[in-house]
Amino acid sequence: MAEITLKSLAHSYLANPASPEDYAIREMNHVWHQGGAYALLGPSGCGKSTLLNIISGLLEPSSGDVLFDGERVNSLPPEARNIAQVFQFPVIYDTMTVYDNLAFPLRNVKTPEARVRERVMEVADVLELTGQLRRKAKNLTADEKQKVSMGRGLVRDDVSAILFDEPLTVIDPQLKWKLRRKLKEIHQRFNLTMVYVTHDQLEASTFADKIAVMYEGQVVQFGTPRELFERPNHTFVGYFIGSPGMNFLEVSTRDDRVMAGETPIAVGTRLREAVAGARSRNVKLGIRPEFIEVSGEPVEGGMEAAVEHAQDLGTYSILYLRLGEYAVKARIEEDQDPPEGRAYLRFPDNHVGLYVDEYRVETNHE
Ligand SMILES: Nc1ncnc2c1ncn2[C@@H]1O[C@H](COP(=O)(O)OP(=O)(O)OP(=O)(O)O)[C@@H](O)[C@H]1O
Repeated sequence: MAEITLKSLAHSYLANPASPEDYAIREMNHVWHQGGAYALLGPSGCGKSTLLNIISGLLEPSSGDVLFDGERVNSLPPEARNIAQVFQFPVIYDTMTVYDNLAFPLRNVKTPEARVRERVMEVADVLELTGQLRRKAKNLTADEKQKVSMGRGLVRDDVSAILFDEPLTVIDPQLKWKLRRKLKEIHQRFNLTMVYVTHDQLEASTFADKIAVMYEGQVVQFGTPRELFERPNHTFVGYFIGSPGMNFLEVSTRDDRVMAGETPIAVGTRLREAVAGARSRNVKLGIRPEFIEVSGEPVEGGMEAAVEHAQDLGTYSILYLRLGEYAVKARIEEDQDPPEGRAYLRFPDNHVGLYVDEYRVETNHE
């Protein structure tokens, strides 16, 4: 297994890229450490598959370097890079048995048969394929085929990394959960470097210790699921992580007050000074629905909002509110009755993030 470094990496599918929008990967620096369980999370089209294909060697980057343990591998073909890749749809040989399919990557590199057997049995055991080993792959269900495909990715223990490109898309939802846990177990047992691509935050956080969130060809944050939740580094991470995502209000200062349009926003002095001192017109305050304090009665420092709708989700409710011109969502727990008509909101300063030009700016109160 190797440490994978991406150095000043950029890629455009166009012959003569002119602007940042022409790049599927905008210049980035990133390190995947040896032995890590990582997720690459982002919406469709943000560049996830492009990045994986650059790492595995299926695609040569327009500029920058890919280093494995410090060695530049840009010009090495995929087979020389020792990367295992598992795709969205099963890549298996239908006419071979499950055993032979799993053995294939090992036999390909001339592994002794005794070792082949050992590894195939081990991987089949983890993926619960032992009972299927003698069956021809063409007779398997779609789920089973994808398990075999994953097994083929996992069977070699000498690879630099295993890259998973949305491997559970075709899998039945109930089995999905189980397989994600399995992958995590395999990671711990075999000490592999794994990069798991997905657009699903739940999938990313159940599998990975650290998540790289991609947006418009860039990794905008690389952190633990908790860090992404508590301190989103970029407004996109705030929107994308959490359910519902973070609330953002465009703000400015007027007469020594923080205003979202025509609505004063009650925040502490430091945050107000930071908003006033921001050198941009693109200034936002972000607060997660979980951290808004909601009261049915007027409270000191409470901002009056209209309650538009309450969505009961069993153990909690999501309140859809209107604060001046802004739609705001707040989460309240089951022990609190959702207010009707009017609500009074407080934004605790330690849970409010300041975003200038979409990136988080630290203020002293934090
Ligand atoms: N072969 C290609 N030729 C030209 N443009 C491409 C090619 N492959 C991808 N792109 C473009 O590059 C950008 C990134 O695509 P990519 O497939 O890497 O994103 P993704 O995050 O993996 O999306 P998805 O989850 O939909 O697969 C998109 O704008 C896409 O249209």
